[in-house]
Amino acid sequence: MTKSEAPYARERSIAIRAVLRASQLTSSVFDKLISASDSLTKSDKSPVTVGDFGAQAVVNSILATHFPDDPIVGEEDSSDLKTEEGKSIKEQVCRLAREALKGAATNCPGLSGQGVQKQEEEDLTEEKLLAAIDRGNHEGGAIGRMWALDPIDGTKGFLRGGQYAVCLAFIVDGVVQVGVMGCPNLPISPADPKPSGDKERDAQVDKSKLGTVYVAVRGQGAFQRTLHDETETRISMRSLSASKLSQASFCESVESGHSSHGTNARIAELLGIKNKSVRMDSQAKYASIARGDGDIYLRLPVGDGSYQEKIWDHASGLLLVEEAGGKVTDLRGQALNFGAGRTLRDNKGVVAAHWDVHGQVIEAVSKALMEEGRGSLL
Ligand SMILES: Nc1ncnc2c1ncn2[C@@H]1O[C@H](COP(=O)(O)OS(=O)(=O)O)[C@@H](OP(=O)(O)O)[C@H]1O
Ligand SMILES: [Mg+2]
Ligand SMILES: [Mg+2]
Ligand SMILES: [Mg+2]
Repeated sequence: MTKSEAPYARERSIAIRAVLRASQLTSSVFDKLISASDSLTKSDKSPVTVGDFGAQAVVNSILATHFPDDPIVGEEDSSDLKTEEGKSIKEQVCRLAREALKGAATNCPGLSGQGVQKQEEEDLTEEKLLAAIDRGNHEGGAIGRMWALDPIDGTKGFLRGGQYAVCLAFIVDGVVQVGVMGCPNLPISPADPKPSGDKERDAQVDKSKLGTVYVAVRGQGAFQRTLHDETETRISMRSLSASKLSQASFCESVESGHSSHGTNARIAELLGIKNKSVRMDSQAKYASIARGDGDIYLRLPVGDGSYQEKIWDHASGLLLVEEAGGKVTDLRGQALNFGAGRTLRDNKGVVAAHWDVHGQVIEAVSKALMEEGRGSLL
């Protein structure tokens, strides 16, 4: 079977195109623009920047050109840009989105095509770009085709100069079929240092060695390429047997409000893991275990577990890990349901690990939650 005949070949290639353009936009926002006046605080108190809005405008415009009937579940909407406070951000978003869609900022090697380019450049009025952002307002659901987009996952990481990811997934009947993730700050070679948001340490990082893109299609494996070279290399998780579990290392969120560091530490202890956890913003955590930098991603809810995880925070990362040899479930070991709406409301928490040890990790999760008196989450 040639690549173009493979299932979802067209969705795969357009998703890569969209993620590359959006990643170029976010990188240039970070290099040139980012300051306090380039971001807003949303009603849930979380930050959103010129980069988030711009990347969503770019991805949604490209999807609208190629798949005009496909709904999109995207994190952002344009309402904050229509206020007086949002005016200058709106102007920057439109300028950057036009630039990215025209390919003026940087070209996308291997993705040329005059006709395609021309279509994507059409109608880039402010109104059209805001409408493109709002194409992301779909409610989700279990029937038919849809896309899930997180234009910048890990906005806090993006603002501190640490890890973030542009995450796009294609979902059919509630099952993720294609996942593409751009990680502009992740080193191409795992041996090279990665920015973590610590200004002094990050000054030593060689930026020319950063910038990865991950691509997975269900049943077709997981691959890494770079932002500037389309050569794809297959990636897979480190193999890990039950008897070697104590040598594993695990990833968790930087923010203790997003995942319970204390519970994660107890789970690691129960599994005999001595390695210190690796804290990293965004779905780069999924990418990092998928290529074997680490082994386990734990995202245990804080408090009563009332927070509902968003589908765009997990869709592309889940497929990447599954196609690299891993299993991704909620804390009970149940599959994540991407067909329940904009959130994973049927699930609590996320546990990702190699197939061969996932069951043991789930057992430790149960034990740790029981000890904490949070057995009602199980
Ligand atoms: N309370 C709570 N619990 C769990 N998750 C939450 C919560 N609040 C927000 N979010 C979502 O966390 C997304 C970022 O997750 P990370 O793992 O990158 O967090 S961290 O930056 O490493 O701390 C972040 O995604 P972005 O907004 O795209 O950055 C949010 O969707
Ligand atoms: Mg997110
Ligand atoms: Mg986001
Ligand atoms: Mg956000």
